[in-house]
Amino acid sequence: MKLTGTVVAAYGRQYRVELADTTTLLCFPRGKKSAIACGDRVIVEQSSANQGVISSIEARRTLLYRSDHFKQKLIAANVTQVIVVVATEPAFSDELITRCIVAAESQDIKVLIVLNKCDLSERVAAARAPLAQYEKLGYPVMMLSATQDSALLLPHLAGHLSLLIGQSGMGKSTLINSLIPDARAATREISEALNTGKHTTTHSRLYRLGTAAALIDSPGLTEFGLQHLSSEDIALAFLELRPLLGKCRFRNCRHDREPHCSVHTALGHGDIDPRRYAVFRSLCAEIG
Ligand SMILES: Nc1nc2c(ncn2[C@@H]2O[C@H](COP(=O)(O)OP(=O)(O)OP(=O)(O)O)[C@@H](O)[C@H]2O)c(=O)[nH]1
Ligand SMILES: [Zn+2]
Repeated sequence: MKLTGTVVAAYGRQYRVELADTTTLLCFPRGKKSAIACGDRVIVEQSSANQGVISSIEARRTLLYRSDHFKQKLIAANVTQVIVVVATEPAFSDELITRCIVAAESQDIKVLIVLNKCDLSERVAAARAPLAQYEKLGYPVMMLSATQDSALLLPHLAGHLSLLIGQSGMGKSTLINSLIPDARAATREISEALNTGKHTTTHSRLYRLGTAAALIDSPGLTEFGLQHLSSEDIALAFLELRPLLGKCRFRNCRHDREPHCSVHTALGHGDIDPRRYAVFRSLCAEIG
């Protein structure tokens, strides 16, 4: 029997697929190579009461992945909102935030930045300051405390499949556990299946919040390679560069050291944040 379902967990070569009636099957892909992500809509052939084989993947609305010279790693499929989670402590990387935003923009996905652990009030001002540059670009920044007022996030989740992404220790899992009562059990299931015995998030997991919202928790990021993007993709993913593109003297301007570069002029006028420009250059340099 062929069924349609959603991949709610991807670990090892096994996938947990949720069917329309909310039951789940442990599934394996047909064939050796598989590139299936949490959030994928798949066709499953049920092979026993609780197992199945994934025969195909439906067209994706969006696909987020990391890539470097050696490999690609799928993060999530069909996400409509990326929630970048940072915290008042430990310190977070500005560059990683921009990389998350670039990944989202390259797929036309909405971005929300959450500053967590705002209960640590003496740290809020210092943590908030570097976020002003994103707010200025139009990205909303929400302040909350996963341990005290996580429900503030609920109105932003309605109607979306949201991906929580960020460095380890920012509080993504705490946020999920506070919003979704049975999340702990699901995390345990993955670590038991993989025998890791760890409590940190090792694999992405999709959780439903009622019928109109869902959240994907993802493992803590230490780096975010975006080698699959072209230099045009990268430039377009920087909102502040968009109006300048095509206005440089050279049509193939790399906005590096070329004369009469509109990006350099804007940088000189203070219209572009130099930290964002530095990330732009490092993304371009990585793809060569
Ligand atoms: N004070 C305070 N501590 C928090 C808050 N949210 C999370 N923490 C703590 O921060 C630490 C890290 O939280 P996690 O939820 O494990 O972080 P994570 O982002 O899921 O980390 P990974 O699973 O490694 O990606 C834990 O000790 C939490 O108790 C908060 O709102 N306030
Ligand atoms: Zn230029």
